[in-house]
Amino acid sequence: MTSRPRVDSEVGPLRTVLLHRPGEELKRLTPRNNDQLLFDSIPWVDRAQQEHDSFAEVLRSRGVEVLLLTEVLTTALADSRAHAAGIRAAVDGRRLGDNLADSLSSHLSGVDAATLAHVLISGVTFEELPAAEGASLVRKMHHPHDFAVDPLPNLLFTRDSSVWIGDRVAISSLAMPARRRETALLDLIYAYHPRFRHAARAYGAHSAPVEGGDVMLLAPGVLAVGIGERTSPAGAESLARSVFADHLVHTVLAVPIAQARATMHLDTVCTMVDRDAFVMYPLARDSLVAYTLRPSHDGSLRVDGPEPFLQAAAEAMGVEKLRVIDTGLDPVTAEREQWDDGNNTLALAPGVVVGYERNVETNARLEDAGIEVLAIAGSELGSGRGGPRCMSCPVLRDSLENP
Ligand SMILES: NC(=O)NCCC[C@H](N)C(=O)O
Repeated sequence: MTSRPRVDSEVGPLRTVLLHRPGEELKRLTPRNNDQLLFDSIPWVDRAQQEHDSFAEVLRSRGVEVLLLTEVLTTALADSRAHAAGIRAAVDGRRLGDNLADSLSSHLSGVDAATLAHVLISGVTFEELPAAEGASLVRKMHHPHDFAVDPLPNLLFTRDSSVWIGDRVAISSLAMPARRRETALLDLIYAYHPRFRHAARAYGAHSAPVEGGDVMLLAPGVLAVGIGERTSPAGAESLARSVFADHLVHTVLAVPIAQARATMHLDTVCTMVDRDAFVMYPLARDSLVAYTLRPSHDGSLRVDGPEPFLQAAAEAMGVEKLRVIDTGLDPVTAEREQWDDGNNTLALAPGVVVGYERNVETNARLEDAGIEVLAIAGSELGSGRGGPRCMSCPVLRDSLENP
C-alpha cells in the first residue's frame, strides 16, 4: 500500500517526488519567445531529456519513487470531468474568438487522455489547429507559428507550481503570465488522480502570488517564505494565515529577497542540506532578514522583526546554531555558481543532496563540510534557470522526528 503524501521538512528522507520530464514544449522555445517564456537560452532538447533521465535515475537509485507529471496528468485526464476541465482551462475564447474556440474545444473533446495531456503541456500553434468550417479573421491575422494555446516549458520546475505542507497540498498562485496555466494542470492531478483524490488543500491558486521555490519547511512546524520577484507580501501573509488556520505550522518566517532574475526564489540563494545546515550564497548570509509571523490567541497574526534570518530560523527551529556552507570563496565564483543554481540543491536525506556538477567550488565545499553531493549534469536543464530543488516537488518525506 502506498503511504499518504506528507512532507514536514526540507531534508527528511525523500520517498516520493513529482518530476516533469521535459518534452515537446521545450521545442517551442525560439530566440523570439525565450525571454517571455522565462528561459535564458534555447535548450538542446534531446540532451535536456538525457540529463533529466539521469536525474530521475539518481533519485531512483536512492530508493525514491519518481512520479512523472505527464503520466499522472494522463491518468487524471482519463476522468471525463478532468478531461472537460483541462480543455476549458486551455482554450481561451478571448484569444481565439468564439468560432475557433468552439472548434478547438470540440476537437479536443474527442482526443484521448494522452493526446490531451500532450496538447495541454506543449500547446498548439495556429497552423496546428484543426481545420474548421467558414472563414476566421483570427486565423487569417495570426502568424501560423503564433500560439493558440501557450506551451508550458517551465512545467519542468515542479517545485514552484505546487507544494506539500504536512498532509495538505497548496497549489501555487504563480506570478508570471507564462506560468499561470501550470496550476490548472496541477489542480486536475490533485483532484482526479486516484493517488491524490483525497488530499486536502492548503492555500489556493487564486490567492495572492506564492511560488513553491519560495516556500521552505525548515523543520516540522517552521515555514520560511521568500518574498521577492514571485511571492508577494500579501501572498506570504495569506499563506501564513492558511497554514495557521489548518494547524500545519506554528511559525512562518517571511524573508525578503532581492527582486531580480538571479534571485527569483528563496531557493536560488539558499537550500537546506542537513537538519541544521544551509548552503548559502555568501552575500545572503549576512544580509537576509526575517519577519517572524505567529498566530495570536484571538486569531490575528503577530508579526515580529525583522532580525537576521539565521538567528530567527535557529530560534524557531529550536536549534542552537545553524551551519552555513558558502558557495565559493571569491565573489566572482560565488556569483557565477549562484547563477548556475549552486545553492539550489535537493536533499534526499539529512546530509545527502543532489546538485549540478558544474558548481565545482560549491560542491567541494559541501563535501568538505561532510555533505554527500550526488552530482548531475545540467547544462541544458539549467537554461531555464533552475536546479535540482526547482525541478522536484517532494510528495512524501519520512518524518525527521521518528527516524
Ligand atoms: N524554484 C526555482 O527557482 N525555480 C526556477 C524557475 C525557473 C523558471 N524559468 C522561471 O522563471 O519561473
